[in-house]
Amino acid sequence: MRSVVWSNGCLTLLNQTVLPVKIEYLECYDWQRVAEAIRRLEVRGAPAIGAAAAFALVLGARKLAGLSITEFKYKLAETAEILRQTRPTAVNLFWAIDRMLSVISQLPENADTGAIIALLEQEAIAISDEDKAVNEKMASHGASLFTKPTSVLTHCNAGALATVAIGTALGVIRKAWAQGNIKGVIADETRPLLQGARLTAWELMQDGIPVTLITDNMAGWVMKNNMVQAVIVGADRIALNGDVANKIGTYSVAVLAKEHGIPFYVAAPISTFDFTINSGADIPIEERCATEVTSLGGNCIAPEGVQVFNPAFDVTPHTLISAIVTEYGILRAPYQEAIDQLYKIRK
Ligand SMILES: CSC[C@@H](O)[C@@H](O)C(=O)COP(=O)(O)O
Repeated sequence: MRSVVWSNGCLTLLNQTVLPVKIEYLECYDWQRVAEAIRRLEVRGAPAIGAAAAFALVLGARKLAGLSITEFKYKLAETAEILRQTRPTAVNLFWAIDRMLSVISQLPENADTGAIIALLEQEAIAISDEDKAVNEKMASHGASLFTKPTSVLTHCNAGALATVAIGTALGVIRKAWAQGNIKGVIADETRPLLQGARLTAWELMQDGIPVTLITDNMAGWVMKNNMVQAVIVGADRIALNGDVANKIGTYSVAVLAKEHGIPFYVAAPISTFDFTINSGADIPIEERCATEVTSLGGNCIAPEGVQVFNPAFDVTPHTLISAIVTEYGILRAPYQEAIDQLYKIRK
């Protein structure tokens, strides 16, 4: 199961909007199709979006071969700008685009566009390949949090589908399961787009990891009945103080976990940290169209014309987070200090 695959100038995406009913691959030969796929959530999950955008820039660059270097840079920057506007919350998108553009920022005026395109392709492949290594490291660090068989709850999908490899939160779960320390996983369905029901449940079942699906409003009762001893989720953007933006509903799960004395863990790579913002208050929260809320499985479930609020993400304050698992190790409060250290390592 690979969500983002690059081969011979074609980006193949596993269409996540039709899973698990259909296994459908989208072959993208131009950057506009990739931008559309990001907007429509055909490719989704913070690291997967970053990798897809990096390859979109390669596809865009290939169409600019032969232009003068000034025109090439100008037009690629325009493409990058449109890609940035596809989704606002997951910072991995902006991180990957900035990393791609830094490849061309220092080139001399007489640089050959063919060589530049090769460099851009190399960089996109590096972004994608690094995600595999990063997932593995996070999984190893995170698995150390589980020292005895544990039932764990997760929200949304932070698995292979959301990354290029085994996933962030689900990577940790996979590793801990291999070590005999996962009894089973409770997957929140994750309304409105059902990433938990459609994607997480499917992914875990593929691996034979016991998974129980619940609707989002059952999490509190599940905790009250001692059916879960830990929560682990992914992230879309983490601020300097440790506040975490993730799929809408994550905040409620964190509050419930606190009330029930259950540890609440976040697993995210360094590319998900936004070192330019102090707190979660500065994270842009995507609002999506009303029909995602007023319909279910293509059927209308609400009165026509009803007013709808549909934020795709929420922010969990750092005070509710027991630990943040990264590829560099496990961060604990005070997060500001731990994240400052992480920033220094990255530089
Ligand atoms: C490793 S993925 C972490 C997050 O990106 C994930 O939990 C999430 O919120 C994804 O939201 P989505 O709207 O499906 O892209």
